[in-house]
Amino acid sequence: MCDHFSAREALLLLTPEQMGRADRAAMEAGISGSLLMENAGTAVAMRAQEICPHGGHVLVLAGPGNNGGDGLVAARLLAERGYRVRLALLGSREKLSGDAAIAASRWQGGLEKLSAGIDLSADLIVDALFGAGLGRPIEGEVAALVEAVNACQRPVLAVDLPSGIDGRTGCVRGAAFKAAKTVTFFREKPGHILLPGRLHCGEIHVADIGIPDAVLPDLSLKLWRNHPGLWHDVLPVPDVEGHKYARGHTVVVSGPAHATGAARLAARAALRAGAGLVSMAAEEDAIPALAAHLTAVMIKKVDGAQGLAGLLSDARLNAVVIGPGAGVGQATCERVAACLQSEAAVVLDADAVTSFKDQPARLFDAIEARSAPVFMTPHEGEFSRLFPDLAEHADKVEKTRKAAERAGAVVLLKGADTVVAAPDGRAAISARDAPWLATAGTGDVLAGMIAGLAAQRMPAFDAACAAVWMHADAARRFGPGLISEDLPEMLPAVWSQLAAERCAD
Ligand SMILES: NC(=O)C1=CN([C@@H]2O[C@H](COP(=O)(O)OP(=O)(O)OC[C@H]3O[C@@H](n4cnc5c(N)ncnc54)[C@H](OP(=O)(O)O)[C@@H]3O)[C@@H](O)[C@H]2O)[C@@H](O)CC1
Ligand SMILES: [K+]
Repeated sequence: MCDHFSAREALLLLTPEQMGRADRAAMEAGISGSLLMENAGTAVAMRAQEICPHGGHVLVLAGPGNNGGDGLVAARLLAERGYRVRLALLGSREKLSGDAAIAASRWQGGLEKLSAGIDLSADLIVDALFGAGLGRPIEGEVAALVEAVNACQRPVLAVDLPSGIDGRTGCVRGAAFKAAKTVTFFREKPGHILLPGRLHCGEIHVADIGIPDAVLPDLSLKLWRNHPGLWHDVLPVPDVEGHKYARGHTVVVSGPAHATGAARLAARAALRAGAGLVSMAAEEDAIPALAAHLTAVMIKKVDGAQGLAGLLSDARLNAVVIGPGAGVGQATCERVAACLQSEAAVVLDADAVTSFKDQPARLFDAIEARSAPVFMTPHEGEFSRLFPDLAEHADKVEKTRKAAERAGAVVLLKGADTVVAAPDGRAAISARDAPWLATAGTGDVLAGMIAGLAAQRMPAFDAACAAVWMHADAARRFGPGLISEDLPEMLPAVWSQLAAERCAD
């Protein structure tokens, strides 16, 4: 098995502010800023050579800070290696300071003044305008240049971040380059993964510029890219001698007779996620529809919230999903309360979240009173109903963290960049493009998968991250034409691959 600690460390994400602290810590450890910049520029030049034919024409757009300094180093190295390099600088050479001024002093070529009208005919454009230091929206002449570059169809190689992308939030500030490749340093930044930033980065390369990993512990980082390396070693693996009871028992609360399908999707997903047993808790009127469709999933008749509480008083039933098809209203609130009184892990999805829109404190108090984990899986609309004051927050990681802390639950804020946050501040961002997931019922499947993993006693934050990743992986494996019923059927292939990687570690 691989070194779990180092796998997790490799997936850490640093905000620009944390990256600045990492730079400073490296310098305090004796690595000069100038050497870091030289290494950064070397990495940029190497990627430029991959894109641009030898001897080709490279245009470097350099900004007034250290991002521009990286561009100056790359320009020098490319020129030394036989490329025809033009360099356009924003601001004056005299105003460059520190390491960037040193890099400029080593540049022997000419300097053009950067303007919206500069000649863009080049085989490659290197964007070294702004990186971690982007402090305000890009406007005026520079914004016009960004638009002209994006329209000119030449490949762009971004240094650290495509200029205009906020490294912390992934938001576009004014205007932003659309890069074919981005070279960043030491670790990825949240803005590389969050949308729309991810769509501006192209292929991302992380270069080692000599910052030692030893600087990481002092930064108290709690944000990762969601990837198997984060949770691989706590994925449940069936024991050769194990029996189904050892793999946990998930309960899915069914909707009424006319709305049982969503709960069935969740139930099948829980089974495929590995729960040893799955039961459907249903009111009498829903049982005929469920019985006509279910095979491995058992049906337990319950009568109202009290009946549900009675069923869940059996501690062997250790994970429960409520929300899919539940309906919005007081009856759902009562059933959620019954779930929360149990000792099971509880997944609150869809209507189970929305039903508390007028009384979120009631939900949070009930969660606070229990020790077993609670998961919430809102999309942006559901999130804004439960956390209206956080909804407009531009930083998706921060708002999910705040919601998780307030609710005392693991919150999954769904989207093409799903953020999972735990009440203790840990968070992970998913970067799996799976556009086929935008179809009815996929959220019900995700809720069931989380409960299936939680039933197997996977730690809560890891279970949520793993479910999100596996869900997207299943969608990508199926591809076009996917409907939600297909997702559970793809999970055996997802499991096989994860198991093979585990063996290979
Ligand atoms: N030693 C290190 O630390 C290492 C750092 N490295 C590299 O340094 C980069 C960070 O460098 P940085 O901190 O100098 O910031 P950077 O991104 O160059 O921008 C700041 C400048 O831009 C200006 N400016 C900002 N926004 C603007 C706007 N909208 N429109 C117009 N102007 C704007 C801002 O002006 P001001 O706000 O001061 O007026 C300031 O002059 C990092 O991304 C990486 O590439 C690597 O070499 C490794 C070692
Ligand atoms: K840049």
